[in-house]
Amino acid sequence: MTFQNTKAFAQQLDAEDPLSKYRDEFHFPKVNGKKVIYFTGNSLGLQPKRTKAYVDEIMTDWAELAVEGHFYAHKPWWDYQERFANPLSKIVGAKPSEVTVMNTLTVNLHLLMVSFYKPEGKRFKILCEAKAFPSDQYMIQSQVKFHGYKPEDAIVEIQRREGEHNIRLEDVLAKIKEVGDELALVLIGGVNYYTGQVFDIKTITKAGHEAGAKVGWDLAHAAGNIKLELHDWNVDFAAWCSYKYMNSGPGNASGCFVHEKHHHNKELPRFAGWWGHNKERRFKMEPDFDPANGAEGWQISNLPVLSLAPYLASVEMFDEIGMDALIEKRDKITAYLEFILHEIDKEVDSTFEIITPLAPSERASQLSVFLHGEGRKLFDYLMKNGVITDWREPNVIRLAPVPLYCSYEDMYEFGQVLKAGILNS
Ligand SMILES: Cc1ncc(COP(=O)(O)O)c(C=O)c1O
Ligand SMILES: Nc1ccccc1C(=O)C[C@H](N)C(=O)O
Repeated sequence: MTFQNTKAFAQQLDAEDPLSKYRDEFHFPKVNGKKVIYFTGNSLGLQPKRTKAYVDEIMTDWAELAVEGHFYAHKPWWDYQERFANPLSKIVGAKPSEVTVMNTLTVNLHLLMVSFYKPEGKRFKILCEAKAFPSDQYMIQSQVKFHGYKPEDAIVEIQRREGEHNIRLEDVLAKIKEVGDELALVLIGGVNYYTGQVFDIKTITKAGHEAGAKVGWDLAHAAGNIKLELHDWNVDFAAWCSYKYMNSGPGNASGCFVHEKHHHNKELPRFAGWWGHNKERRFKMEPDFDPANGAEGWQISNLPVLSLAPYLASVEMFDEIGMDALIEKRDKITAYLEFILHEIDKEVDSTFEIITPLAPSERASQLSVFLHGEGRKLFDYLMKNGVITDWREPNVIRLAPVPLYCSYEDMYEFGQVLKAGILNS
């Protein structure tokens, strides 16, 4: 399709967009009385209007039923997480028994490492991407130290080649081969938070297994953003937060995946708690832990239902729409944003560099733009003028045109604000 940098063209794309009605389902912050152009759904998704009712229902049940709410609330609290199994399994490509919701992302990665990072003899190394999100780096460093290793001995980072912004698949595969029988675990972010690069989860997982390692994924920037087939790709484990593309609210609950092939392995160590105990017998208060079947067997504490409520509202919305429709719009609106950036770049004396891979198979809902000619002043101008982006050192703005609530007209308007910002600076 040939795009045009005009308001009328952008409005036409919105008129043809089957998802455009969802925009009204979200609360937008306002600047000068106008809805902002929101590019930070990869950090904190907007609040769906329907979410409040899910939270209110629990507040009301709690007021009226108190402890009885565990069993008699509108959506009883004791098995509240079961409502996630179907919709969430479709979002990440899993069997319903392979997913559950609990805790928060880094906490879940630590807990899953208890089961899946089992260094033994010469097989003790963890392979991850260089410049992973800092929380992942701290998590991995602290895990290897916990097992008595030095991070410099046990952690192998896959580097970018000189002058390149993204990691090549061939370099990941070569590194896996090189580390070979010393490799205990591969753990990478499915979509890199900084560049927006999408990794080939299927191929990397297969290569990790061929080297005899376990393979896990941090899907913070992937869940609700890219097509995932975690079961078929044979991924051992994964975890993600729900507050980015899944719009569940600040710091909210995490989802996790444990492949079916591990569910009945009684040898697998795990940190246990009563919410992971055999469900039929949970309230019998038995002394010995008998894990519930599936990912739920990794649960520990009784559920924070107030924080799960917004997440449930969100997965139900995703279920209504389906990942395929979202991905179709994601690719079109991202391509339109890329087009707008190039148009503005031609019109003004500036040099942006999109550091996100250009191949549609290697990118999703994010374009990271290196501002060679501009700096922080431009970012401040955008924010003051109703364009919410984020800034990452040394000189990158990240733009996530989230398909659920961003419009094509937003992309056009953004181009106009960007142009004015460059001309003013
Ligand atoms: C890739 C990645 N990992 C981990 C985190 C941190 O997650 P949390 O603070 O929810 O543990 C984030 C974002 O905050 C992230 O983008
Ligand atoms: N949870 C947060 C709390 C405060 C500030 C940022 C975050 C983020 O999520 C950052 C995000 N992970 C990122 O890709 O930059």
